[in-house]
Formats: sequence, C-alpha cells, structure tokens
Amino acid sequence: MAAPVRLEVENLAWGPPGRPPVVSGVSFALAPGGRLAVVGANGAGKSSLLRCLYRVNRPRSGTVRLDGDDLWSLAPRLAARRVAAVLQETPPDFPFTVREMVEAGRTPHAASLFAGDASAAVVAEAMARMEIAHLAGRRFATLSGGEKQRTLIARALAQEPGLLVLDEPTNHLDIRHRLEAIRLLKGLDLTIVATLHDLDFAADMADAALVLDEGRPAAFGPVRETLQPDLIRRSFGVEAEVTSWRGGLRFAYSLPEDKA
Ligand SMILES: Nc1ncnc2c1ncn2[C@@H]1O[C@H](COP(=O)(O)OP(=O)(O)OP(=O)(O)O)[C@@H](O)[C@H]1O
Repeated sequence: MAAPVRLEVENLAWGPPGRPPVVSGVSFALAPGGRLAVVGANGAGKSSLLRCLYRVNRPRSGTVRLDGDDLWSLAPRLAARRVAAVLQETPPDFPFTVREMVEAGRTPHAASLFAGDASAAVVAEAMARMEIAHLAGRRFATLSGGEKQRTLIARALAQEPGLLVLDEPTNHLDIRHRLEAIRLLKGLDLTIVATLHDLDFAADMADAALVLDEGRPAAFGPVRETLQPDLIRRSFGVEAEVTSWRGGLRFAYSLPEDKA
C-alpha cells in the first residue's frame, strides 16, 4: 500500500469549454490520511470537483497538488499510481470476471519489472479486504449492485493509490454494507475524498466536510463544526436538527413549510 498523500487544492475553477464555471474558488488542504466529505445539493458541482482530483477535468484555473506535485504536471500513468477513483457509473455489460476487474487496477503499475507476483498478492489482498474473493470467477455483469460496488473499491485498492476519490461510495449498499463500507474506508491508511448525499454517513466517514453551493465553497472545516443546521438550511433548503449519536452525528430534516 502506498503512503497517503497530502492534498492541496488552491483556488480551483472548472467548467465545460465556452460555458460559465461549474465550480470555482475552491481551496482546501488535507493532511496525509485525512478524509473529506464533499456535500451539497444536486448539481452543486461535487462530481465535477472530484473529476478535477482524478485528472479528468483539467482545471480552468488553480491547482491540485499531491505531496506538492501539480497533478497535471505528472504523466498520466504516474498520476494513476497516486490517485484512484471509484465512480457512480458502473461499467457496461462486458465479459470480465471479478478478478480481471480488480487486476485492471494494476494497469498503472504494469510497466514495472518483476511486478507479476507482487501484483497477484496485491489483487488477492484487495479482494479479501472487500470480501469478494469467493466471487473471483464470476462475471462482473452478473453481480448485485453492492457486489459491483465492492469490486470497484477493490480495483481502486489494487491500484495502491495514496489518494482515493469516491463518488457516492455507499450507493447500492444496504444499511449494513453501508456501515461496513464506512468502517472499511476509515480503516484504510489513505487520503480520501468522497461525495456523500447522506450526511449521517458523511459525518461517520469524514473528519472534514466541504459544502458546495452552486459550485462555490459554502464551508470547509471539521465535520461537527461545519454540518450545522444554518448551513444545511442555506445549502439544501431544508430545516435540520443535528444530534450526537454513539460518537457520530444524526440528521433529521423537514421542508421549511412543514414546520411543526
Ligand atoms: N461536461 C459538462 N458539460 C456541461 N455541463 C456540465 C458538465 N459537467 C457538469 N455539468 C453541469 O454542472 C453542474 C454540476 O454537475 P455535477 O455533476 O458536478 O453536480 P453534483 O453536485 O455532482 O450533482 P448530483 O448531486 O446531482 O450528482 C450540473 O448542472 C451539470 O449539468
């Protein structure tokens, strides 16, 4: 497993060519091993920001730095050794097995000599960690949504990144698997940035939160200080009550017009 990276994002802006920016003015820093939840209403720019972190969206201005290195100055293969992404869109129906999917995570390392045996061990460990070893020979397309999600996370782990970027990692997971996925993410010695619509899970997973509001940062800071009712009201247009529960936070919501 690679060492977790320091992630520094400075004054980042991105938008599709010829259109106004979708995200702008985003700055934050995460220490190695820090876990950030990016939250915000639909269309706030969360996925667009994430794409800037795994080298798909080239920022219009500003920088993304991994341990001080500009992400866009790195060769794509070197960037892929340092950042792995788990995305919402699962790949289409193709004939790969679960093991082949996870092995694909080794692609950025394929050029290294003598990688064969070590790669096999990394793949086996990633599958064991995500509890999918028994599915190794199954076709990916035949898996349940949760099994697919666990396979995609295993593929990212096989990549041995220092930064793991996840877009809605608990989608498709039932309650128990959600809680287990959060525990697993917390147990990884990686820097993590994840979008999470469910603020309960965001607060469980992350130590910091970035709230995006129409593409701009509305707040960034420790989860408990950031995910407060006032901010939730402004960013999501709902009334919220926040309570502490077993070391985490739990959120209850209502529409403003439904006030008791
Ligand atoms: N390549 C693109 N071309 C045009 N518009 C885009 C492009 N990428 C994103 N957008 C627009 O930018 C806005 C933000 O999209 P984005 O997917 O980043 O939001 P999000 O916060 O992840 O939303 P959701 O919570 O609904 O997944 C949306 O209005 C979207 O249509």
